[in-house]
Amino acid sequence: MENGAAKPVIVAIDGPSGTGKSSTSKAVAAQLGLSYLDTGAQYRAITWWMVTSGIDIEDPTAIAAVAGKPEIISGTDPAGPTITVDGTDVSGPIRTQEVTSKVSAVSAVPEVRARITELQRSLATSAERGIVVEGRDIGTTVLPDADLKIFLTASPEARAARRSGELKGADVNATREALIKRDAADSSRKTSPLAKADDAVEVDTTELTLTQVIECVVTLVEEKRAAK
Ligand SMILES: Nc1ncnc2c1ncn2[C@@H]1O[C@H](COP(=O)(O)OP(=O)(O)O)[C@@H](O)[C@H]1O
Ligand SMILES: Nc1ccn([C@@H]2O[C@H](COP(=O)(O)OP(=O)(O)O)[C@@H](O)[C@H]2O)c(=O)n1
Repeated sequence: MENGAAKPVIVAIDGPSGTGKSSTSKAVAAQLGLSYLDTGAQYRAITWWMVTSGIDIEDPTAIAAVAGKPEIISGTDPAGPTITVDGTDVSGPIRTQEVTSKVSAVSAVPEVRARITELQRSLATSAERGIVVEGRDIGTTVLPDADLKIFLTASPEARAARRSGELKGADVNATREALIKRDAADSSRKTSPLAKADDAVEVDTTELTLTQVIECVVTLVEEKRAAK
């Protein structure tokens, strides 16, 4: 059970799109009384701001010049995570197709990563009971000293089926191609690419139910906590 005096535990969950990072991280954090941070939402939020501010997404220098401007605030309660940009709730607008198709280009810009990484570290250190942070480079770059690192994978077919299920009727093949393209961009960028940390536990979720993945991660966190 929860112990208020327990040392905070830091959990990093990385992996490509549709592997179950958000659903797993939120549930694990809720079950264990930890905070939860969706770092993809932060990259989506800064991308939304760039798009609505008329910044040319094809121009990394233009993106870098304004990367420090928007104020991005993440609420880390797993029961109701929030995200605002300059005080505006952007939790809906950051999920549009337009933002999804542009986020890899914006998040590849080193100045954007430096800015967002700073926010992530600050939220992780201030989480009193600990935090589950999910993204692409959490175990490798953002929180290399995390107590537990998980790398989720799943076949492109399973990931596309999950995503198109969410997008209500979206074509599975088109979704699959878009996912593969985004993974390739995220994995090949120079700064902090999507990668499994050497000390991460890899969990292939293709044949697992979400409940099984959650149970697996909760068990791993509890083992780490017991050993602390
Ligand atoms: N193991 C699983 N089996 C079936 N569906 C899953 C599984 N894990 C996640 N999902 C579903 O797949 C979709 C994408 O999951 P999500 O957690 O958003 O992935 P990610 O954050 O890695 O992109 C969600 O609708 C979620 O409910
Ligand atoms: N730690 C992170 C998290 C996300 N991202 C970027 O943000 C995008 C959106 O992340 P996301 O987690 O919301 O994506 P989905 O898994 O929901 O499709 C990714 O495709 C990456 O380009 C990143 O660069 N580093």
